[in-house]
Amino acid sequence: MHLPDNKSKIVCTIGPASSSEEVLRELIIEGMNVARLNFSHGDIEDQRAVIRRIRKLSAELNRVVAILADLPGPKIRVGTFEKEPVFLKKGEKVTLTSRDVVGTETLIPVNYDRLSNSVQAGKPIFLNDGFIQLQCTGTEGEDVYCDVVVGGPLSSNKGLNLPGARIYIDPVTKRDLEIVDFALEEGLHIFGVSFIESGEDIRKLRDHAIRKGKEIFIISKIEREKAVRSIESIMAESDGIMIARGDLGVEIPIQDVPIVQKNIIHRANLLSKPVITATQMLESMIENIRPTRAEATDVANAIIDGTDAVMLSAETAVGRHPVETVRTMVSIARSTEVWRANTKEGLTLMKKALNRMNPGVEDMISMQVNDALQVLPVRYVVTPTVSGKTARNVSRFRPDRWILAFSRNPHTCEQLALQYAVHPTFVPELKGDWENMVIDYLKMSGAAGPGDMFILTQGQPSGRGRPGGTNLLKFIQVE
Ligand SMILES: Nc1ncnc2c1ncn2[C@@H]1O[C@H](COP(=O)(O)OP(=O)(O)OP(=O)(O)O)[C@@H](O)[C@H]1O
Ligand SMILES: CC(=O)C(=O)O
Ligand SMILES: [K+]
Ligand SMILES: [Mg+2]
Repeated sequence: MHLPDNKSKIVCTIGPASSSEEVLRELIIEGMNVARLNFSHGDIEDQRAVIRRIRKLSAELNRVVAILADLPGPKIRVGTFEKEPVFLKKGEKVTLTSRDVVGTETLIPVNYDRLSNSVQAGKPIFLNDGFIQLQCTGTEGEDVYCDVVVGGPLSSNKGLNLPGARIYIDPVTKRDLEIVDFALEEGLHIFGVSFIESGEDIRKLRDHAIRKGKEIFIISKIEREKAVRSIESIMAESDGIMIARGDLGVEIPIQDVPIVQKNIIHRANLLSKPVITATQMLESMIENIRPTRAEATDVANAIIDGTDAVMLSAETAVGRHPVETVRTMVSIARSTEVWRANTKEGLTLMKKALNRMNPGVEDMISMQVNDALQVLPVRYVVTPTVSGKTARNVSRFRPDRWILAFSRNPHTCEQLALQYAVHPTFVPELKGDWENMVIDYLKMSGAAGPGDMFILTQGQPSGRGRPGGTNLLKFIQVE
């Protein structure tokens, strides 16, 4: 059994810098728990090859690596340029157009055919994650006239944001559904859904999968102001959350991002749903071998906020040092977690918040597990699990001991790769009972020896043939 030194989970976006077998292998060895494939980029056959490579390596290295398929959604992007990058200069005029043209310094194609309906004269338009700012001065047919307010270099396919504007594209597009079908055929089931605005958007995607006979795990990407406002209904319908700070930081005032991040993480923790903090975490490592102090602190603070996972985007997709970046992230996580273990940061807060919201039996079990960890020399928490719920409930208190989640469902194992301090293990079949299986497994793998204590959570059937949920907690000493 391989137990890493860090309990925060690492998500890496896979792109040209990381899709080879050699780099993928190193990323997995260094601590990548989740590979994110951004279906906005790269062609589908390349993505298929990457999926198969990851599956092969994960079997070979005996590590659970989840694959997160990130759907493009209604993201508005610029088209392609004749020569790139083009440089937009402050004070100059440019035209954005939904006509199908090749881009130049003064005429920029955009992939959204109702662009001129969505813009408003006097309102800002942002390009390239907000680095370039234009101001709309008027429209004519499919063309939108703009002044450059903040200039900069622009290359093909970069994003365009119209904060607060009405966008006439459904958050789950026809193209998204085609990608979902492809991904399901490849055996994927974890999806990142971009630009969702309500719980209804999520149901649409889930229903689509159900019609194909599949159950999927939906991670809602919070990247619009409307999503921040409907966070409650979105969380209720989602299996997990991503704070997609790239688009979010353009769509809402940048100064609001830190507090939105804290609030969303706390709510997700209370609901025991995994939360990923994403974008620009170690951005300068795209070029440099070391991060800035601010970036190192950002990773640490996201972990202190209670995030389950931290994500790398361009750093691993197109950066110069993908493996070194993962190593850096792991070392920041480890050091932050040592501090957390010493201060019990988070535990008290979570207990207080849970007590305020009518805890049920499963909440009480998870709370008592964490209380026991404070006083007894317990080595592991062992949670046999069907859906992953028990492991997630224990995880939200951010314990300093590993939660060993044994499951006969390979999808559950993959989902738990996102969850703080949870180490999922797939058990194809169970001979005898969990207790003996776990003891044998821990002994055989060298993870525990005579005298070691672990906690086993169990679900005792309610006595009337109904499964009872987790309602027992047992202390076991290995003989
Ligand atoms: N499969 C890929 N092929 C080529 N480039 C990629 C790939 N995946 C990511 N990238 C590059 O890495 C950059 C950062 O990745 P990221 O996933 O954040 O994409 P994005 O387009 O900025 O935004 P979003 O995540 O909102 O779709 C992208 O701008 C793109 O240039
Ligand atoms: C990850 C992503 O989509 C964003 O940060 O915008
Ligand atoms: K995307
Ligand atoms: Mg985004």
